[in-house]
Amino acid sequence: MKAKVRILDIETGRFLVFISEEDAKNAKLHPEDLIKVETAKRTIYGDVVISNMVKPGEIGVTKDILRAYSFSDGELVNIVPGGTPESVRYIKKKMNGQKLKKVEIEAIIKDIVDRKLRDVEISSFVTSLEINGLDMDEIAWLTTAMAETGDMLDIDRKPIMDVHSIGGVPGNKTNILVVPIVAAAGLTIPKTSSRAITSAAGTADVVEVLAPVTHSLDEIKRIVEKIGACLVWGGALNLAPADDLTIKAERTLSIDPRGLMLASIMSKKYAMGSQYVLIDIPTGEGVKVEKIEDARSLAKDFIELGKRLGQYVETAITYGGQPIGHTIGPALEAKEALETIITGKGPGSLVEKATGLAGILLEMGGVAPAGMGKKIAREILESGKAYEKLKEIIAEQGGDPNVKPGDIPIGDKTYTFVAQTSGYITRIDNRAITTIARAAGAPEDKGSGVILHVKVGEKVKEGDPLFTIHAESETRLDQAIIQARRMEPIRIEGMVLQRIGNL
Ligand SMILES: O=P(O)(O)OC[C@H]1O[C@H](OP(=O)(O)O)[C@H](O)[C@@H]1O
Ligand SMILES: Nc1ccnc(=O)[nH]1
Repeated sequence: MKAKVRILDIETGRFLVFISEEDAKNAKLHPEDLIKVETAKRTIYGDVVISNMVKPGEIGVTKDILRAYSFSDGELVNIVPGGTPESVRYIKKKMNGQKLKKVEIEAIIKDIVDRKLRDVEISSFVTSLEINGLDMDEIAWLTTAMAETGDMLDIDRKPIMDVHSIGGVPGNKTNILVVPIVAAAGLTIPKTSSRAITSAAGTADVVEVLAPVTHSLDEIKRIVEKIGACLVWGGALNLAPADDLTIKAERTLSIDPRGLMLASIMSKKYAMGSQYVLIDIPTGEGVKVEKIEDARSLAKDFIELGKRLGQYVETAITYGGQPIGHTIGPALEAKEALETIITGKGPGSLVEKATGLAGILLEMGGVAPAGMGKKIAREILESGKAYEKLKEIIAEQGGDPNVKPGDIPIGDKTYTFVAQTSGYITRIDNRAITTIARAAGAPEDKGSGVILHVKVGEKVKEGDPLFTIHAESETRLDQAIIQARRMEPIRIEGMVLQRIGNL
């Protein structure tokens, strides 16, 4: 059926095609059906929305579609029902616990990228991976399929280093320090990050407080070849484009299936042309990989996957038993990271982890002797060279290189929880802290989150402040307080843990 395109000032994060009731009836199209829109130059798929916002003979396309395909208003197109993609059958194979073939995985990823699979089918695919998993063959096929359906970057500065955390630990602002330290040592490190998946702030969300993170591949190539580094959002690029769509499903479900996580991370590293990759695997109570033996197994899989992709991978299993540093939430974390890189001093967990990871990368890149990397990394941090490099990154990405921690706006609606008893801090519940920070509005409300006034092992007296919730609205603050009261994220215990007698 022929139709004229009408551009709609609507943005939904999905590819929606609006069609009138009359045309829908004639074309036997129903809400949420897949529709194919064909022109001489391109074919796009979208989800049907039936609405008399458009007249018979017209289709309405949203701004999401326009960003990917430059339709012009009034352009004549041909529309046909999109039917059900073959890849839905492959998703059901995985739901049934069967191993997928390479071509079947490639079909699923291509249909995700072509928007032939809708949110419900993508969520089903992600859920099936959470339940039934992937073996190493499937993970490798998934990784290359995700990378090869997008663009690849060729940076003319070798060797190319990279670092990536599997995430899961609140306050993990570490790589905002690692990248400038490594680049200040003269190595090349084009860092891409995702936005929050299970946390209250992904690295891209935090960096965005300091500088734009949405850049084209050409722009990234220019920046990295000029200053040796970047800190950008992977989802803004056409790098492994299926990744951001599956991450959307993961974020909604707050899950990160093991096989998909391996492919999500390594597909982006592969697309960036990274040759030496360090993977941070936080382990401990309340993170994605709670047991050390599972962390070691995941480490081996990252190394094996790297070998299959021609990349040299090392892994660092890091402490994830409580949040990193004292802040959780984009602006609060940006503030803490900036304070630490300016002064060269900061929370032990943040400085130790950042210099430890950076030290490994310096040794991997051949600019530090074995065993000396962490010491050299700390010298780079304390000397101010890391800060100078971060300022270059911020400036090249379009931010204000002279931004100071005090310039960063944080939520002014606050509530502080205090100790109800004296004793020692024996536990800070990672998942509870993340839930509270997200209830307060993070990561979407950049100024929202949590400031921890205590860490595990510290002694407190009754009435001492434990943590402060920041929010940008009273409503969000109230929701966060309710969650905090329900979850009690911080446990205080005396040395007498339990008295047992007269059993
Ligand atoms: O903690 P959650 O949200 O599950 O994982 C997502 C975070 O983990 C990775 O961190 P980095 O970019 O290596 O610093 C991602 O890029 C993202 O920032
Ligand atoms: N699943 C993922 C976890 C962390 N980082 C990513 O890019 N993807």
